[in-house]
Amino acid sequence: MSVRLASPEEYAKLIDQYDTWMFDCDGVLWHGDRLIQGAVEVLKMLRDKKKNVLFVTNNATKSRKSYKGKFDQLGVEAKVDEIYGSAYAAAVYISSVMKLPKDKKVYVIGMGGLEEELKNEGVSYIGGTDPADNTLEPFLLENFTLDPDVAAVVCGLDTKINYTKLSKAFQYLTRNPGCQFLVTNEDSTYPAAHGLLPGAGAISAPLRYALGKDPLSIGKPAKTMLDCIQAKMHFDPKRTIMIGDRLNTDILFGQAGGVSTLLVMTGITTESDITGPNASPIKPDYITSSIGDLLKFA
Ligand SMILES: O=C(O)[C@H](O)[C@H](O)COP(=O)(O)O
Ligand SMILES: [Mg+2]
Repeated sequence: MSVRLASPEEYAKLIDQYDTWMFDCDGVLWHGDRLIQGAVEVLKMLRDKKKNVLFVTNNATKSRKSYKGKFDQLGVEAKVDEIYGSAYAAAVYISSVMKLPKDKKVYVIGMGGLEEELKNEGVSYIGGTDPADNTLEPFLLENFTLDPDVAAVVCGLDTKINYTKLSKAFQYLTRNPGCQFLVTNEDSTYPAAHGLLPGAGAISAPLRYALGKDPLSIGKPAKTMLDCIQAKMHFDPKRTIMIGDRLNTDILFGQAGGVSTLLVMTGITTESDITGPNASPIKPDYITSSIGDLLKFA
């Protein structure tokens, strides 16, 4: 049963109980470029209490470095090696788990952040922000030349998705033997500044439907993200808490990693998702309205 936090004593006890605090970003710290009230103060409070603070986001549009730029711009203290995004996790997976041979490459549906992380990991790629792929011109199969070295397609949130990208990815996944279908994450929607928008899961959905098969998803709730974090730093799962706004990514991710979970109601999850006849079977350890509530401990 989830504990709905309310009293100062409950917040104080929660803060004392955990040394490592993993924060989801969209819907927890911010909506687009709009900070959620209390986010800066809570992170400062936790750092002043010598807590470890990490950021674990499924948003693959930015690299860890460009996320650091966003944090700086918003006045949120963050170091690059505290930031774990699904673009980074995907690049690490392709280079270190799949061990993509150096003479092979991936076809990218995604944005600059994903390309940057692939480059950082020494993974060759085509597609992505290539102007030839970012076109609304009709895709003419007779003019398309298959690159035999494409051994995987990786698909992330791409706000410039189009028929050419989907068609090229489909060719590689159906005509290059053994070509792997990877997605950075499968969030159906994401909470932008002015409301909900289709998420990465909605970008890869046409390919899943056309192929009749599911991809390997690397972001939350998959363990890959946690493996990336554990490869870089030690933390005690029993004294670690994951704060998220989405039950089927953030909370499941925490539960799979054996860490505690705190759901905030400032993003995707609504009251009917957690109570009543249609409530989700995914139950966070704790629930609070917003990250700012953590300041109530005093
Ligand atoms: O891909 C998406 O839909 C969004 O980028 C994703 O929902 C945001 O990720 P979060 O910071 O909430 O993990
Ligand atoms: Mg979120």
